[in-house]
Amino acid sequence: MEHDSNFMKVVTGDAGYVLEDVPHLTDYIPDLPTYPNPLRFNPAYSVVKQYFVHVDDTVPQKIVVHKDSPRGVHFRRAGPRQKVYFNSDEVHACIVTCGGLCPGLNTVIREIVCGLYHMYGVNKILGIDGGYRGFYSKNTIPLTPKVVNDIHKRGGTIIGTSRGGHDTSKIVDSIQDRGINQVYIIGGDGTQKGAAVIYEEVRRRGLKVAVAGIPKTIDNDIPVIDKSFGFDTAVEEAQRAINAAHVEAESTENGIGVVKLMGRYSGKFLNPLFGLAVTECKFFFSILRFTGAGFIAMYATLASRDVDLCLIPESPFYLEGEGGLFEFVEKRLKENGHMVIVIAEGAGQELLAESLQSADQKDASGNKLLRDVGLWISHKIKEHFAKNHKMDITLKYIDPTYMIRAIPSNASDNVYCTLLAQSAVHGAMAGYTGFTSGLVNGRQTYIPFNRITEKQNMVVITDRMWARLLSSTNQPSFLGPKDLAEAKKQEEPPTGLLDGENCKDHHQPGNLGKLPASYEPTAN
Ligand SMILES: Nc1ncnc2c1ncn2[C@@H]1O[C@H](COP(=O)(O)OP(=O)(O)O)[C@@H](O)[C@H]1O
Ligand SMILES: O=P(O)(O)OC[C@H]1O[C@](O)(COP(=O)(O)O)[C@@H](O)[C@@H]1O
Ligand SMILES: [Mg+2]
Repeated sequence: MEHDSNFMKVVTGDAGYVLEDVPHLTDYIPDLPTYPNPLRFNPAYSVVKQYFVHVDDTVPQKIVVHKDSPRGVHFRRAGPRQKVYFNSDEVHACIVTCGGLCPGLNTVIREIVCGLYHMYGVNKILGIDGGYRGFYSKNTIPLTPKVVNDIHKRGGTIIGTSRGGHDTSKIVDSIQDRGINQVYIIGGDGTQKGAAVIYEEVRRRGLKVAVAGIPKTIDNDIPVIDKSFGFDTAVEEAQRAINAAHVEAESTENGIGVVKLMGRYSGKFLNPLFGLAVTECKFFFSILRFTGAGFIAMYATLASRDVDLCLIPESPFYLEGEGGLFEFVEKRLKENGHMVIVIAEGAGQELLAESLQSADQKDASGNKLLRDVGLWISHKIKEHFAKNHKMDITLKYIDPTYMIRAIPSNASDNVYCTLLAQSAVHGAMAGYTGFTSGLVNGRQTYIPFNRITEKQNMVVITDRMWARLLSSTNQPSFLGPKDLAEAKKQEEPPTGLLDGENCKDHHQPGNLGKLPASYEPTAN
């Protein structure tokens, strides 16, 4: 059977039930021996009523449904299985972290090591030093429960991280040469794409190597999953910066506090809405619009109540003229005497491109480097008020971005990281591969890589969550009724299936990429 990144392993059932399953080692290595799960003797598990997950347990992607709507897409439920495909002594695991930092990385590392050791008796675990390139250019770091005992209290990643350096054949050579048979890959959208390619190469070579991803992204831009770990921590830490901006702003006459938060564009696409916004708003910028992930800015604003204006990449805005940003700032200052603006780093990049006209630059992973929108908007606001002699303003700009991602994770993220890590371990031990461990509607699941990598999560501005923010800040949406009608059309799900409230992923059955003519579920 042909396998490539478009390949989907799909099981269909009654009433429109679809299981988007994850690959299993037995898909390409027949007759693998199985072993009873050592957890059956573990006192923690043997008291649990149904301590092994039922082979047919799956989790629906959409939980808001109509009486007659099809049952829709499901993912395999994560957790320990009755049979495992690795003997404890045989396991040689490795862990790698890639991409930008995110609170909780160390917790995930700790829980993979402790989970493998305490639940499955595995003691050969290596840390790959400094991201993907560490597979072939650095020595490995031996990881034991003792080594990782306290690391969840520290920010960053004890095994290091990097961008770029993804050389598939060198990485898989290194996996093969070292005799590694379980690979745990922690990282964001780019990392999961890299993991998918590693899985494909491992499979092409017919190796008994389970490849498991754990999604990391402070920007919350990974689709399907409820949210990414570290996100709560980031939103909480952002409150400190917003508070400071508020204190500074309200202590002076016409004080403005500007806070830049992380949340970058996640690619480019031709947005019909943007075309419309151009006509409606009577100014011009490129018709190529950046998509974005303004989740931290949106949630930090909703949490704070001190924010007057939140700007995210998904929602275009403009500065001059009627209904523009300057007009709103002036109005708010007249009403309240001060204001706080939160801006996501990917917001307004097209406006900056227009005014700065600098060349596009990319980082080692191919991500577009952003210009500092916080500095830019601060400068523009100051310039506007100085030029027009309208008001004397005092503006303070705070950029807490690296402080937000370099801290250890909070309590709820620590719990989340533990579940993700343990789920990944159970999945790999059970012989699943080519999957990302993720929370879907509050349940731990295994999601095929291609569902994670095919698109990026973004704030849907026609969704109720953005409306809640607009009502909370009472800021303008910078869109006319025609723009909104167009945006609604654009976001309409292609089938009758309903999206949940904070809908973000419009993948539907019938849109599944390449499907095998018939699919037999794996026997395990
Ligand atoms: N399309 C891709 N195929 C293979 N590897 C990729 C791809 N995109 C990114 N990577 C690799 O994944 C790693 C992390 O990617 P990056 O975009 O920096 O961070 P993140 O995973 O957090 O999005 C890098 O080592 C990069 O080379
Ligand atoms: O300066 P760096 O390390 O390239 O990081 C900047 C980027 O990293 C992030 O914090 C996280 O991005 P990734 O999850 O894609 O690595 C972004 O919000 C930000 O744009
Ligand atoms: Mg990324």
